[in-house]
Amino acid sequence: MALLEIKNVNKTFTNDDGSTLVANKDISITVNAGETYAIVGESGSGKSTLANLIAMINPVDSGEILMEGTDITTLKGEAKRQMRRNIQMVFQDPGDAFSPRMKVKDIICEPLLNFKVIAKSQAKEKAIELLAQVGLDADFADKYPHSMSGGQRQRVGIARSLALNPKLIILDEATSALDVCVQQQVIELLNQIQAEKQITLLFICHDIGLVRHFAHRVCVMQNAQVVEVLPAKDLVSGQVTPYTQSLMDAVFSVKHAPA
Ligand SMILES: Nc1ncnc2c1ncn2[C@@H]1O[C@H](COP(=O)(O)OP(=O)(O)OP(=O)(O)O)[C@@H](O)[C@H]1O
Repeated sequence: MALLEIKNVNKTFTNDDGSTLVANKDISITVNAGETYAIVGESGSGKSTLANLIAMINPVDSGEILMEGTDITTLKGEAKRQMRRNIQMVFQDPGDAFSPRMKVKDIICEPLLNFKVIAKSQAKEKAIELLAQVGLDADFADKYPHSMSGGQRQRVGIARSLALNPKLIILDEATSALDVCVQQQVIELLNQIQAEKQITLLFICHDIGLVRHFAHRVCVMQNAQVVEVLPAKDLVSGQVTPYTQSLMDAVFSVKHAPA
């Protein structure tokens, strides 16, 4: 069943000099409930622009974004605020996204407090419960983000995104800043969370080699447009479009580069 239907979405930016740049051109994709859906493509292909439209951070120029049938592009006021509960985002470097003066328990519980789901007095207990879901022990609740590793901070970002029990989590290059081992651990965690909670994951990533191992389907973008959508298992050398093949070859050439 479709959770998210994106229909003919367009987004153009106007630069300071008045010139325009088409970042998303006539994008139409469908993401199923409970699916891990990856969006890949070279830098500048429009992935983050699309993520920000879905997360209601930026408005579309035209087109529809249906979340369980509701067009979120037309929502306003309280209806828009309530829809935000269902769509959470995890960014590349949570160190930048978190306030350095907030303790982990406050960072994780901020969405719950904003929506008045819990009282301030319940924050620590709830934070500890969410920390456990991402494999961090209770001691982390009173730490500050700067005293944690990148992988630990990203787990805190994921815990925060889980707090409101969203239907969709958008991860924009969420593992790109992590080293390969930590990246693998975070992806295993995401797989586990998804299996347990049936959350839909939209995984924005430039690394096609990474997503082919854990996404169900992959949407390939180039120059603001969708080139193809295919099951990750069909990312087989020689059986994809030339552009997708070039993304796959770029991964392989780096892996086999001489020391
Ligand atoms: N606020 C903005 N104003 C003007 N141009 C923008 C803005 N945001 C993005 N762009 C441009 O839109 C195009 C698509 O950018 P976007 O960030 O969506 O690409 P991306 O595929 O996510 O790239 P990357 O993998 O490098 O993050 C780029 O040419 C970018 O410079």
